Amino acid sequence: MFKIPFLDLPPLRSAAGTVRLPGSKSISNRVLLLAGLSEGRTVVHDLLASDDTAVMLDALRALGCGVDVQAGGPVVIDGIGATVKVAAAKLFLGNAGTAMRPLTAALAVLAATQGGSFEVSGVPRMHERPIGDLVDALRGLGCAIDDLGKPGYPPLRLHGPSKLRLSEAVRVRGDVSSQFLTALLLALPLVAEQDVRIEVIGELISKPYVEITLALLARFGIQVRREGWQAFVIPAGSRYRSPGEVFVEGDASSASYFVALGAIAATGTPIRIEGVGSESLQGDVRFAEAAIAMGAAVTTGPNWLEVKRGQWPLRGITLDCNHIPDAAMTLAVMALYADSPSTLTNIASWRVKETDRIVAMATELRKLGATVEEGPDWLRVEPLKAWRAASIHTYDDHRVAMCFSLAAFNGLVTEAAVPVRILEPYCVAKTFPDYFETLFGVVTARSEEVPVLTVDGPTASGKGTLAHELAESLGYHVLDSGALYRATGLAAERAGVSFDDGAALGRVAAGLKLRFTDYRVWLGDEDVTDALRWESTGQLASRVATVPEVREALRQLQLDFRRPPGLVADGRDMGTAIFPGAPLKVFLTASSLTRADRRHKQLMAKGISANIESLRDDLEARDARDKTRPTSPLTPAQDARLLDNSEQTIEQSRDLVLSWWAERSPFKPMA
Ligand SMILES: O=C(O)C1=C[C@@H](OP(=O)(O)O)[C@@H](O)[C@H](O)C1
Ligand SMILES: C=C(OP(=O)(O)O)C(=O)O
Repeated sequence: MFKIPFLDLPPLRSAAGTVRLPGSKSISNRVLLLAGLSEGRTVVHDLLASDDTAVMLDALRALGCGVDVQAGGPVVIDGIGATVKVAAAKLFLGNAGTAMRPLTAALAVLAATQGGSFEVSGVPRMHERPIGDLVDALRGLGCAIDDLGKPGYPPLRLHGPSKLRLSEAVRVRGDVSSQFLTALLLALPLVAEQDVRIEVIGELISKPYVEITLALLARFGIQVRREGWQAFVIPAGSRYRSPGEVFVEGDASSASYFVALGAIAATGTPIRIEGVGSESLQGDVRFAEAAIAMGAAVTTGPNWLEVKRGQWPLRGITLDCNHIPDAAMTLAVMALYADSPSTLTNIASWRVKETDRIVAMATELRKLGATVEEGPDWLRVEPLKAWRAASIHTYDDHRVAMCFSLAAFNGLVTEAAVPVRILEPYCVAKTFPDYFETLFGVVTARSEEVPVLTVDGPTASGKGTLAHELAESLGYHVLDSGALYRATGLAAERAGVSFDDGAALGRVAAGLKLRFTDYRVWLGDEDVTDALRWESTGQLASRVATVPEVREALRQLQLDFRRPPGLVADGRDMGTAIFPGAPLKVFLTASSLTRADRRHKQLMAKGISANIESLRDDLEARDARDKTRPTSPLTPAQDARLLDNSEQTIEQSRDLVLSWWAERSPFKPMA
């Protein structure tokens, strides 16, 4: 996940490849609650790991359920059955509607029948998201609920015992959120000694989510009888029975970004999306129909979708989006690439979600230059030709962040392609923590449009540390070019390649599977960080570095590191030879005394004794050699900015370079 204040997306040009979706949020949180309320054990495979499921897991733990989250494996839940195990708890439910609404109902009826006191709260926005219709329905049933803040909104206290009037129908409004009906459907089996009837007042919205609820209730042994969308009856004697094992399908709302991606940018090979398909439980798979109406070419299997560009530009559409409220946001960004305006209707619920999504979408689309009209429950977006580089506010709304990433393809409809800045990109953690990493795995950009920041300088100047700090701040990849020579030497020796065979060494260099992450270097699946620093590896490196085939192969490899969203390249000739067009080149130096002192401390930390004076002499001799060597002498690029960090902390150097980077950015400073 990108835990940084902003993420700049360079102009993106094409997409191809396979995406494996994270688990469905709606299914994950329902399954967790149902498993928690069942007796016995449920093994949940492919559960979504995100903020919304984390708060549900925490709540289950606090209520006395057994929760075993196995790294990379299933999540095992030991349920409490319909029995209150912990009589008082305070549950923080973040901004997860799928936790807040169902837990409110379940704890209200459990407290009523068995006693207890439970408080539910969330982030400030959750305290602005309505829950009054559900509270009214529960109070009508006889539950005791205190408003701890503004009436009609969380936080709430649910307490008991109190007498439930189960012989009367429980009446609930369905036109603000379907989650209120879902919450009652999930809670009332806990107290159904007799048939319990739920009646829906007003037109129910977001109906497919109630279908998910009914299907999962059936999996846990509850057969709800229904009269269309008007009334639902939980049969007397209903009791949760764990199916033992549940597989969570991929998230269909998360799929929408990749369906759109295919429609916009997959001109050759399709984007293959694994985890949802024609047999999905989730209504949001019908987003594919909307995408087809806009021109996408979609093929489906039971558990996958493949999407390519069909008609281009896309076709504008007018669509009632009530059945796909979440995925419909993606259509608003696709509309920028259409041949005529698009109108999304019946989306009033957008106003009470993670943010007022009608306002958010209209505001941010306009920042890109789009003409947008908005009404109480609709949005009209015109195609965009003259795009502006915009900083997109995300309002702590994962879907705003994800759907605006698609704006980075503007270069497909305009000559003057612009980058897109996504503010607070980490808000995707609500449902898709690795969204941007997944996106970068299937998109390509023109190399020259991917930003590169070079950091060159002499040995022990701290350029490796600075490069990592910069890369971390910007969410960019990092290239430690020195490590490439060392890794080539290491790999060649391990493969038993003769150091006299230039062609073979070149092949080793060309085939290196090297990655730099979190200050570690990986060769294939092996962490070679320490091995690269061995003295013996250094000697191998200096031997391969003189081989022309190796230099050529590594040149290509270094260029290949220039991938979205951007690159910080550290070395000796990054700004002069490898990336001469880089928009910012830093030449980092420090006095020989400072560098000798740093090296001394490093060696001491490793328990190796050394003498500062002789270290300094060595460094000065090496500087002289580096500057005068015939191939790639160490000199600053003409347009490099010089930075002597002798008197600076690493944070100071980092912030200074970031301020230089900001000067050349097309984005205005953050407000
Ligand atoms: O029940 C669910 O899992 C959901 C229902 C929908 O909410 P509304 O019914 O409030 O539209 C949807 O927007 C939300 O993301 C998940
Ligand atoms: C509306 C959403 O979430 P919630 O489950 O919190 O309602 C959403 O994920 O788009």
